[in-house]
Amino acid sequence: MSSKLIAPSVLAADFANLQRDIEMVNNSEADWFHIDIMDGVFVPNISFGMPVLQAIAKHAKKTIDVHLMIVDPDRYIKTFANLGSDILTVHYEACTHLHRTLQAIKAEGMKAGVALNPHTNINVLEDTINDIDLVCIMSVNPGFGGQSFIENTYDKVKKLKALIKQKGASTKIEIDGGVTNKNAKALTDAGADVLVAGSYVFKSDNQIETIKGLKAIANS
Ligand SMILES: O=C(CO)[C@H](O)[C@H](O)COP(=O)(O)O
Repeated sequence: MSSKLIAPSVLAADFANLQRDIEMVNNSEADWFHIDIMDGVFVPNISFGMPVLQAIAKHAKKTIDVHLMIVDPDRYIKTFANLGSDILTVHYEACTHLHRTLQAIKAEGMKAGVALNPHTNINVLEDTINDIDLVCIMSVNPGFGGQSFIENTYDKVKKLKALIKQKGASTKIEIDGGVTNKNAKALTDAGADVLVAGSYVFKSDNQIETIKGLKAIANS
């Protein structure tokens, strides 16, 4: 069984000390950087944009996993590839032609991800799952860090895992929102491969140890 991955969400970092926090992730057991881009339209918040991602990418030594919470993401696929994104995740709810969007992401040399809001059923991915490298199941409503984990996420993970198996796909399952040491094991037991953790990591007193502990629990 492949190792479960931890992706600290930079949304919860100290933006006045961003380089310090990026170096912390570089020096930790974390696997990916999770970067949330919000446009104030698809979600009721604006996070940060291209110049900040460019600054992060300059220092990041691990996979850069970009989560676009924006309308009409096709407009920016090339831009995010040029900025150094390794994985580009778009929202199912924000795409009119999801299959075309996935092809466009791959054509730029990135892995293609699809995020699902809490209200969106796994079934909507039945016809595209073999084209998707990563499904990001939102375990909070997107837009803000620090929210409470939605409990029916476990059922969604199991349902998605079954779909991936049934279709013979190699898609990874990522969970985003409210992840802590309390739910990590149940999530990976249900089939999650990647745990995004923002507040739990960056608001802790010893971030390196928190990441190490979360990774150990996820892989226990
Ligand atoms: O996508 C997000 C918000 O839309 C964040 O990545 C997510 O909320 C992680 O933050 P936290 O671990 O604090 O819940």
